[in-house]
Amino acid sequence: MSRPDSLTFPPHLIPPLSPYLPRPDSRREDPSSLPFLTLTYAASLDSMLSLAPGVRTALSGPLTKSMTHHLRTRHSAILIGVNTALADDPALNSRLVGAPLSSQPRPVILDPEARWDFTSQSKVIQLAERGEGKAPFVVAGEGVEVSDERRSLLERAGGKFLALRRGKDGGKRFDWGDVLRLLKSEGLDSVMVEGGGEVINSLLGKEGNRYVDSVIVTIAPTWLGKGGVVVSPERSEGAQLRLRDVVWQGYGEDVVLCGRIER
Ligand SMILES: NC(=O)c1ccc[n+]([C@@H]2O[C@H](COP(=O)([O-])OP(=O)(O)OC[C@H]3O[C@@H](n4cnc5c(N)ncnc54)[C@H](O)[C@@H]3O)[C@@H](O)[C@H]2O)c1
Ligand SMILES: Nc1nc(=O)c(N)c(NC[C@H](O)[C@H](O)[C@H](O)COP(=O)(O)O)[nH]1
Repeated sequence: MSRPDSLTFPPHLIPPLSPYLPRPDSRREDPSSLPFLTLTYAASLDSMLSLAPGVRTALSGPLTKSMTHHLRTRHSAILIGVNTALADDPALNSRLVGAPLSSQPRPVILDPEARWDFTSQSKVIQLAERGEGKAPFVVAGEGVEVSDERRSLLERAGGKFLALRRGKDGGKRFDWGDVLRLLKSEGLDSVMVEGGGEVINSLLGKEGNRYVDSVIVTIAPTWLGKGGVVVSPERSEGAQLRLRDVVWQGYGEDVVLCGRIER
């Protein structure tokens, strides 16, 4: 029997997305390559991800929601920042009908200060225990203390804490190159970055955007208004950040924009 929230993605929508997605096994042979990185999120007409920090806000319609769940099966990892984990109690699996565990992405939470307060009741842990998704890898700052209890809760579900040196900005963020090398060393060859705002803006910034292989954005026909979490990266001197190889497609009332960063 299918689960109550199981989704289907119409097969005719797959070919137009494929040029923007990692090819299976394409990077596996080359140990020096970094994982393929797809940046994907849903935004309002005023480039907002949510009504306010810490508030989960549904933007995608049924078709773009099913697209996101298709994208999840096409990547080996799905990455979010800790504020999104705190705000959303996310599932981070694919709810496509019949998606086997082998096609589920590995959730990765960037959590430099180990702030994510997951419990055995957290959705992502419960799904992992039921075999409906993989347990998360939590990337915490090197030397940050994590209790044995939390560590073993995560490990029992099949996940783990990974320690990573923190970046130069007072230790609040990781460097994207370090994150991607760490994921590669864990056998993860492709990653979709879903958010939230800080993660997306830093990835689109000067240091981060060189690692982005493709961008897939859902735009929903609504304005969330001032005060929301906005996608608007720091400006790099002298250069506007732009997409090339751009394709727009109507998905019901939403639009999906695919492209690659112009270098
Ligand atoms: N519409 C969407 O597609 C979408 C997607 C994801 C999240 N959201 C929403 O976004 C909001 C959360 O966004 P946010 O901006 O508050 O936080 P966020 O989820 O981007 O988390 C930010 C935190 O991640 C950590 N981090 C580690 N390395 C980092 C790096 N290199 N760059 C940036 N952060 C790094 C830091 O601790 C930082 O404070 C929530 O309301 C959530 O519902 C919406
Ligand atoms: N595509 C998309 N459309 C939306 O309308 C919306 N709100 C998100 N939000 C993404 C989301 O905030 C995080 O990536 C999660 O936290 C994943 O959570 P789920 O696995 O869906 O529970 N994403």
